[in-house]
Amino acid sequence: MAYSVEQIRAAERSVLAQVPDGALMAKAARAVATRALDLLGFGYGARAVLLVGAGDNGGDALYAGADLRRRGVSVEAVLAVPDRVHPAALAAFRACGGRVVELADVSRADVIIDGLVGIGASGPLRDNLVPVVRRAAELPAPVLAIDVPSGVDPDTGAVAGEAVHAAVTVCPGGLKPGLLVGEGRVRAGRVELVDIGLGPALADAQPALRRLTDRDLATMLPRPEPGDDKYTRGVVGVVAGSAEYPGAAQLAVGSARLGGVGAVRYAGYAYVEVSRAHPDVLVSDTVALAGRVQAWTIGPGLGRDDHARASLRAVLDSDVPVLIDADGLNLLAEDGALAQLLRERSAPSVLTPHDREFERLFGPIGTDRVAAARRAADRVGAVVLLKGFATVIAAPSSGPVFVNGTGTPELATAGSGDVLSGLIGSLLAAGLEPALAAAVGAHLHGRAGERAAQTGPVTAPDLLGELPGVIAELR
Ligand SMILES: NC(=O)C1=CN([C@@H]2O[C@H](COP(=O)(O)OP(=O)(O)OC[C@H]3O[C@@H](n4cnc5c(N)ncnc54)[C@H](OP(=O)(O)O)[C@@H]3O)[C@@H](O)[C@H]2O)[C@@H](O)CC1
Ligand SMILES: Nc1ncnc2c1ncn2[C@@H]1O[C@H](COP(=O)(O)OP(=O)(O)O)[C@@H](O)[C@H]1O
Ligand SMILES: [K+]
Repeated sequence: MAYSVEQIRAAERSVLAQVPDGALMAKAARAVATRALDLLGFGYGARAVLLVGAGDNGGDALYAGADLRRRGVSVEAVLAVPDRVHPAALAAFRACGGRVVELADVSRADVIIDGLVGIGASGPLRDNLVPVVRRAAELPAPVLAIDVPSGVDPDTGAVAGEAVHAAVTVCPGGLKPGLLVGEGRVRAGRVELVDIGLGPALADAQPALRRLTDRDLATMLPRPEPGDDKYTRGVVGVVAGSAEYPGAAQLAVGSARLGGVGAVRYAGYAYVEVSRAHPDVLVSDTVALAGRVQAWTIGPGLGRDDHARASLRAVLDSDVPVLIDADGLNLLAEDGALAQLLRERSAPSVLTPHDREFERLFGPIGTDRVAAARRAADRVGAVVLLKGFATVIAAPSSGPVFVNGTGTPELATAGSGDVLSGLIGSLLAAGLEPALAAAVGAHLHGRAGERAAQTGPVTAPDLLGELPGVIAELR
């Protein structure tokens, strides 16, 4: 779960009223010092450099520096705004033998602690901090960011200008959305949440972003019950592939078979190839002849000819959940009547665009990917899954927003999205609520990518090979 800066501030206020002055900061600073020691691997003889800003983020850094001093680390602090420094933290740091140095005098560091700005940041990093961030980037030492890497917008993950590139971000109190999504996800490195006692105060807040865990999936993944037959488990229909792209059909059908349904029906021109690859699949060439399903996946490799258009119309006309991907999305972008059909649907729809498909349908994404997905979901009344390094899933009408926490850049490979769309269609047919089906599908897809990447470069068929193992492990 990630909470907005506003929510964190409110929780902080309510807890601060009940604990002694400085208690939260002390907990945060101790966690930073401990994590810095882990990174160093040793205390005596090591050198830490603190980048200290004007607010409490800088205060955290100085208190952590004092803690490190007590554990034998040599610590230097660069005061980026010398006339505005947390006074008590600076005094504590100096009392432990910490030294204040000029930026130009920093020559060696084994770890750099970024306390320039935290959740008090607004807008791009100001000019006075830019040289500090640049110098830090020149040093070979790993950077430990406190709360957020300075320069990353804590609420959106946007980076407009210079920003710290952290190896680890230690985040006291609650995760901020900007660490999980967009450029912020890249800049944050490994994110570690530190409990400083804000939990009870956040318990009633609606998280700004949810991220599923492996444990969540254990209870959500469909599994056959003793009384089930293949139809009660759900049947998914897949409309994908074409004479030009039969492989997309094989991939989408391949993953649809694994998402918990009892059967897959395929409707399209690649039925010979699909039958050959997956003999258990019931095939036909048109949606009308396919038979009854509990959800459709349409789009991968479909093409945009009249047959594709008619298939999309038929599927949108149905009263079951529909997942639309790839050429299905391109058809929606170029055909107003189909887009109108989508908006008028009463059964749920899920769209799974990558950036270019998204922008063709909805215009520029900008730097706030969560806001962009939310707006799009509201505009068409569908769940929108915006793919990427941190895939975002937004439900319409202020429903939940998920961010996916699994995966690897190795997933940026042809056909990878086809596997995702078949899988989510299958989860829809097996009865998962639409936003959850999308989030669960993205989580599984990411784990399959991670497993495949362990043994070499990843191709889309590898994902099909890994999915049964991933699912078995999780449920
Ligand atoms: N939440 C919690 O429970 C706890 C929070 N804790 C810690 O407190 C941190 C929040 O501290 P905070 O409120 O003092 O703000 P902080 O991030 O230090 O920045 C303020 C300074 O930055 C400046 N500034 C603003 N924008 C800027 C920009 N773009 N570029 C450059 N500068 C910019 C701004 O200038 P001003 O606008 O005032 O002129 C002001 O001087 C939080 O992240 C966590 O580390 C923990 O100690 C324990 C409990
Ligand atoms: N840099 C990346 N890091 C992690 N995952 C990525 C990255 N780039 C793409 N992906 C994932 O790979 C998949 C690619 O899908 P898509 O672009 O539709 O591929 P294709 O059209 O070739 O099937 C998506 O699930 C996306 O989230
Ligand atoms: K910081």
